[in-house]
Amino acid sequence: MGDTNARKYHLATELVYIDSEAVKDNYNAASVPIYQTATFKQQNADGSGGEYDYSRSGNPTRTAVESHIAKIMRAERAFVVSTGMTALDVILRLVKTGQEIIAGDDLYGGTNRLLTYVSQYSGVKVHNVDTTEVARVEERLDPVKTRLVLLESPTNPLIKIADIRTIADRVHKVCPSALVVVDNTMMSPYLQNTLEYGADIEYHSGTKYLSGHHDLMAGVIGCRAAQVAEQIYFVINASGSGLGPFDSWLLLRGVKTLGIRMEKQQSNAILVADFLEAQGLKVHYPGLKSNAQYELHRSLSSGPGAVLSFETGDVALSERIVEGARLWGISVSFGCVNSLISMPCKMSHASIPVEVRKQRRLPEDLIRLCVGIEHPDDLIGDLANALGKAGVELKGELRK
Ligand SMILES: Cc1ncc(COP(=O)(O)O)c(C=O)c1O
Ligand SMILES: N[C@@H](CCSC[C@H](N)C(=O)O)C(=O)O
Repeated sequence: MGDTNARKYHLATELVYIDSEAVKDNYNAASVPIYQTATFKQQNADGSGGEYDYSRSGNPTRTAVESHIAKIMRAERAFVVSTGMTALDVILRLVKTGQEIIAGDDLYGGTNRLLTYVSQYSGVKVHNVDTTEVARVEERLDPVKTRLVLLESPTNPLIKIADIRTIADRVHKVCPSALVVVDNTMMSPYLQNTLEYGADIEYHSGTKYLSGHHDLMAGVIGCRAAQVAEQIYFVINASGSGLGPFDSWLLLRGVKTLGIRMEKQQSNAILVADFLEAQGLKVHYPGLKSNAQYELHRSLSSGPGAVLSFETGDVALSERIVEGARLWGISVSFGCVNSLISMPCKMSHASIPVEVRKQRRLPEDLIRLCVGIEHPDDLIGDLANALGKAGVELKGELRK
């Protein structure tokens, strides 16, 4: 990691402070301009004399958000692409036929879908293991074949934690040419910096916390080493997966408020998790002291985030709860200022075949909550109302 990425200020300050060197604007515009252009004029007949030539290869608005996010992620270099899935797709281009991937067994449904596709059509073997146990990852390491170890931590939707530090250390010792890749979407770079724990690549769905308002799709890839970054840039330029100027601008605007959004969403989520646990429900959230991974997660992050899930023991009951909520929108995705409720097995993870969901013990009745910035009393009140209407007997007194 270059010294250029060392933090000068507190993270909350770094988020809003855009380095004026990032974009050389003739008019000192206070907001980074949107360079809505496909091509750039050159000075010489050999095509030289311009910093940019074509927006697939590079665009000043995209450069501004990339250098800003690299600083936040403590990455040597960061890239922004069209979606979170594109970020993974770009990374997967570094894996060749005959090589192997070790990935979690609790993963976002779309990630599972892409990995399944790759394993079926590219001659790349994918081992899905429980990444909460370092030994399960170690068992699958092959010094020659392992190319990627892909961790989601926390996982979507069971919010399970991987010991990223220990896994990265073991992988690098046993497989010097393997890359440790972490999908850090659930935490955002505000709460967890995995490149500091030895991850080679950290990626995000920028559609979530980084943008924060569900008004754009984006993906982010941060690299720890320049050589890996070169390979990633090659794929992005060659395949044309870079983020467009307007979405780059929206993403940059969103990142500035990441800190205050995350603080509020997280403090709301802690209250919501406490409320649900007090109802006797099985709650998955590393912010609860009862969670077996509470200490591990604290050692890796500065907070538990704002996504949690819980089980009711009955699919029909879960459906009634979800449909009974008013403030909580029934929707996929998370990381937005609005609170959302969903049933992963029927929505975000429906693409995982039911027999695979069973085998991986993904509960069909699971409800996932993505907590927003509303007043916590309203959120808990609405949830209590939905639970009560669905037939759950409420315990304890609701805060006024
Ligand atoms: C953990 C995680 N990673 C990646 C993605 C993919 O992101 P996108 O929807 O921006 O392609 C999602 C959700 O879509 C996700 O939940
Ligand atoms: N129909 C979509 C579902 C997207 S789910 C988005 C998000 N990652 C979540 O976990 O809610 C698809 O098939 O990809």
